[in-house]
Amino acid sequence: MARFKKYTPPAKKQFSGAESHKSKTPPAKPRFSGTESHKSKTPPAKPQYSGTESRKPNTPPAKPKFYAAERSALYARREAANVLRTVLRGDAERRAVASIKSLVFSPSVRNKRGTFALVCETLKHLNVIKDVLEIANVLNSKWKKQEPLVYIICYDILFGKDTPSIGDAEKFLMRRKDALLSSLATLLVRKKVESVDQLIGLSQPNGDFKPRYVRVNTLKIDVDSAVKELEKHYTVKKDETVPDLLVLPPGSDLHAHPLLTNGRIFLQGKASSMAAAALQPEAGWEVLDACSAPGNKTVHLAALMEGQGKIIACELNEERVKRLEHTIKLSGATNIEVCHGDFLGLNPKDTSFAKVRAILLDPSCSGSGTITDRLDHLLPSHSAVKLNYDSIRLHKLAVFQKKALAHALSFPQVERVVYSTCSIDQIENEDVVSSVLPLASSLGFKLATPFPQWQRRGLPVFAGSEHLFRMDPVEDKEGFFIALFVKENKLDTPKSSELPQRVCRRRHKQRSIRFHPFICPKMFRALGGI
Ligand SMILES: C[S@@+](CC[C@H](N)C(=O)[O-])C[C@H]1O[C@@H](n2cnc3c(N)ncnc32)[C@H](O)[C@@H]1O
Repeated sequence: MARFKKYTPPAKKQFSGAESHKSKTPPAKPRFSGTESHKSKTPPAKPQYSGTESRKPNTPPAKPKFYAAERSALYARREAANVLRTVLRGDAERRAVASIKSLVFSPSVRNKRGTFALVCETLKHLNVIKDVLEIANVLNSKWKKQEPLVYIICYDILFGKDTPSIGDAEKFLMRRKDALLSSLATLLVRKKVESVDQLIGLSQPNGDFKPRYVRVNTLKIDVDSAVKELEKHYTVKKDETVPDLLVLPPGSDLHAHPLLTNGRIFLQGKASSMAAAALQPEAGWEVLDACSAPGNKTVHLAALMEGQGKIIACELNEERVKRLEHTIKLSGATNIEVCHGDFLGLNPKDTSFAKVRAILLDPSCSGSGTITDRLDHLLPSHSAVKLNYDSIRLHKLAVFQKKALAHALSFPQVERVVYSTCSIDQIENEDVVSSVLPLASSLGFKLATPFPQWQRRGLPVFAGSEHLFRMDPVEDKEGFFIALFVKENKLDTPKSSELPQRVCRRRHKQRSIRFHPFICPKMFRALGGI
């Protein structure tokens, strides 16, 4: 059994003013509270931690809070070191391990945000840290065996906001802080550079990181107001291709920005923002998002439809349904119906879908275009890294993708279908599209050209592949693929001829469909004999 449920929009007040996760933060004295996670929050006031430790005997009893924050930082460093150890070991053996993100999001890691930031920053500085350690020559054999932890602590000592003060490894390295700092100075001189950023640039020649893309949620704020707000702290440009997308400098840290925490903007990559834009749903349409969690494209569709009409967001995975619901809630969209089940199990002939005019199909894929997002480019062997998806897995994905695309095309009133993947593999892209072309043609569909000004088109493996849209992981810093099918009798409408000029990898484990207590009855019927 699977579950269908009507998404109930949240009470408005949840989005107003100081909201969402912020409201959970204890309002008073948040900076040193015992629950503090060391990296993700404002760093504690340095003077309390400074090497001289000049706390007077009559200092008020701040100790427990001080120790809680320090302990939290200590645990975060251990958690980060464990993740780093796994990643570096896999990388050294050229063995596919889970991505940094998936390691950090495993249940055993408590301080996920802090750990993720610490691992990424340490990896980014890793070559510099290694060089500094070599010049300083401070490690004895005991600490050489604990290199990942040493790297993490060195990052904190040399570049981090906090100065570690508890923990054996921390104390060992803090006693050698002067040697580490003077080795860093020596390294800058040797490499003839003035800043650590230049050093990092030298050690990562391809490390010109991706800009930070921000999609404005036009359901809550208009683009110009968002630009004005963000410009207070960042250099902001409007993207040339997607109108509601803004481009900020690489590494812009927005995680605590009020526009983000209250859902007025979403951190959404350029490629991901192009799928909904390619579909171009009109306000008032009914649209089906076939594989929707975590819902970035779903809420983008809602914004493009100006909150009007209806979106049915289908998702198979129960855990991911929760993320989808969270995204919807954050976006403020009130026209999205969540459908927990298998897209392939939906009956296209059911009256529930009689008015569906557009389908976005962004199915599970290998994610081979998202190497940069997986942060593999930070690994020492990044130039040699190839995502080693075995051909059996790719084949299985392609089988599902073909079925899902054929299914999408079979909804009777559908006139526009976008098929997108964050894969660069032909088997998941051009091959899937070409396999459904006879069916598409028999149903009156033609391939249309999303973003006609865009240079990179499909691989020339069948006639018509020039309509397909590709982004390249090197040139465009992420790999992505879009195919747009439009019903032939709709091709002349202004919408389709004036197409805009302008990340997932999950196995589908269950096929059964379960119903939620508050299933929408129409949806129940839609499942046909299930
Ligand atoms: C690439 S992700 C979608 C990302 C999403 N479009 C976004 O932009 O946020 C693919 C999703 O499809 C879901 N999925 C896989 N097989 C499915 C199926 N048969 N029916 C519905 N959803 C499915 C996966 O659980 C996963 O959440």
